[in-house]
Amino acid sequence: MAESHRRLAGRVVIATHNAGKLEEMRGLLAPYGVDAVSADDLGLPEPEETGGTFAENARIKAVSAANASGLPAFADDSGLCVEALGGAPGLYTARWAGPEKDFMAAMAKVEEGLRDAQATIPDLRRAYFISALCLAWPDGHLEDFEGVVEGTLVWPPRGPAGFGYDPMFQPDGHSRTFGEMTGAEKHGLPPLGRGLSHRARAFMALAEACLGARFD
Ligand SMILES: O=c1nc[nH]c2c1ncn2[C@H]1C[C@H](O)[C@@H](COP(=O)(O)OP(=O)(O)OP(=O)(O)O)O1
Ligand SMILES: [Mg+2]
Repeated sequence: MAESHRRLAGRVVIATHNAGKLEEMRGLLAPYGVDAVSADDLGLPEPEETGGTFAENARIKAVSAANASGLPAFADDSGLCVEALGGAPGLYTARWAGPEKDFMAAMAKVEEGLRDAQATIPDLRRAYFISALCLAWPDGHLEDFEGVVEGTLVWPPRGPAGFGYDPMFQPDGHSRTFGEMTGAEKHGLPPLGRGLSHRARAFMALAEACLGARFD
């Protein structure tokens, strides 16, 4: 049997350089009384994401931050996977926005791809977000979690909230995009819901394993 889950307490590094993601991860951790510091607060470098999977990239980021800080570190690697685009942008979701991090341009690129695919694909606008979370300790202990949310891509994008591709993504069962939801609605944690966003769903598994949470 695998080593049992390890309880997270005290200080933890949120190993991201994305402000939108950082805010979400701070919010998710807030109820658990851990002292969360960001990679930017500690001046940690941004490692190259050379992994071939979301889980590998999450590990690279978490292990890099744990080793550099001597603290447990929590990283997310995530992306938007579009069925009609053969799973793209997928692992390259951040890179589609370019060095300028122009997500309006990145969303337009997705939409153009859908227009090109139109004739052949029945479920043209289906997509999902995936989040791989890794919690890494300086002694090498690792915990991995994953969450997915399925939905539909809308055009034009709607809503000022969130970050990245949020204004284009309408989760199944909802009439608003993530860009039209508050942070709490996008998380959809109990008692509001059963977990909605990919990141919230992955985090719920982490919270049950490592933070003593119970979601029944
Ligand atoms: O909930 C989300 N709502 C909208 N867009 C999202 C979401 N979750 C991931 N995404 C997009 C943003 C980024 O372009 C890419 C993840 O790339 P990813 O490398 O994991 O993050 P990142 O480079 O922005 O920050 P960092 O690596 O420092 O954590 O997927
Ligand atoms: Mg990244």
